[in-house]
Amino acid sequence: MSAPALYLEKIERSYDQAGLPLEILRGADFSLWAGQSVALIAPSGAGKSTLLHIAGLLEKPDAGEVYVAGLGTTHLADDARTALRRSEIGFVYQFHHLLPEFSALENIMLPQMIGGYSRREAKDRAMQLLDYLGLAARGKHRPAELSGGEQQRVAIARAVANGPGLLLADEPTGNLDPKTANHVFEALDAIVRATGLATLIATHNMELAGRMDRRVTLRDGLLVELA
Ligand SMILES: Nc1ncnc2c1ncn2[C@@H]1O[C@H](COP(=O)(O)OP(=O)(O)OP(=O)(O)O)[C@@H](O)[C@H]1O
Repeated sequence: MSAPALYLEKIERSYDQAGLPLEILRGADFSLWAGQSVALIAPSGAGKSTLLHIAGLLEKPDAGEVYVAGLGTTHLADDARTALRRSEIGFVYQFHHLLPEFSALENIMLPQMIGGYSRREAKDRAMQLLDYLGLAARGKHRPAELSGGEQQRVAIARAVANGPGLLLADEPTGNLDPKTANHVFEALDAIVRATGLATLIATHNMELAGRMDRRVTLRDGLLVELA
């Protein structure tokens, strides 16, 4: 049997706050398989972003191991971690973080070209994704010329353009009105279903969380499954 897309084993992380250790994660375990979508629901300050940064290889845990596509990562050299992150992990944030001076199409092409795809391949894939997300006519537009929901759909396309196995999203609809949030969530869900990605999404939106395969929360620094 193949490995989970993401496996967190006894993750510990604390921060120094005013000279005192603030323990955020205290041995959190979690596994996420290809094709699964999981909502991470927890109060502000519980450690959702910390967990996503660790799962996304942006931050190292103090103890424990992060396996991405079956590969242990904490002892990898920095360049190997970066390469694994670029090929295996896509990120979507609350704010789109698109590059303002580039068009929607170029924003989706860039990570692919950094990942070694030719300009032609990157453009074809970017156009396919835009088409899939109902944005075929908006490829030449810069982020400032797009609505909030369109910007976020472009950010989703960019996150999956390199064909990662794992998609991590931190409040991807947190900045949108309910109707637009629903539209963006449906785009995300359609891409996830079409590609068989494993997805972990931190969200406060209980209605969207209810449509995902599993729901987890952070309790006393551990990940706990919700009904
Ligand atoms: N670099 C840091 N240095 C010190 N404390 C930090 C640091 N990063 C996060 N924290 C603290 O760790 C705790 C968890 O933060 P985190 O951002 O992971 O929570 P969150 O659940 O994502 O919250 P929110 O829903 O408000 O985004 C908070 O108390 C925060 O102040």
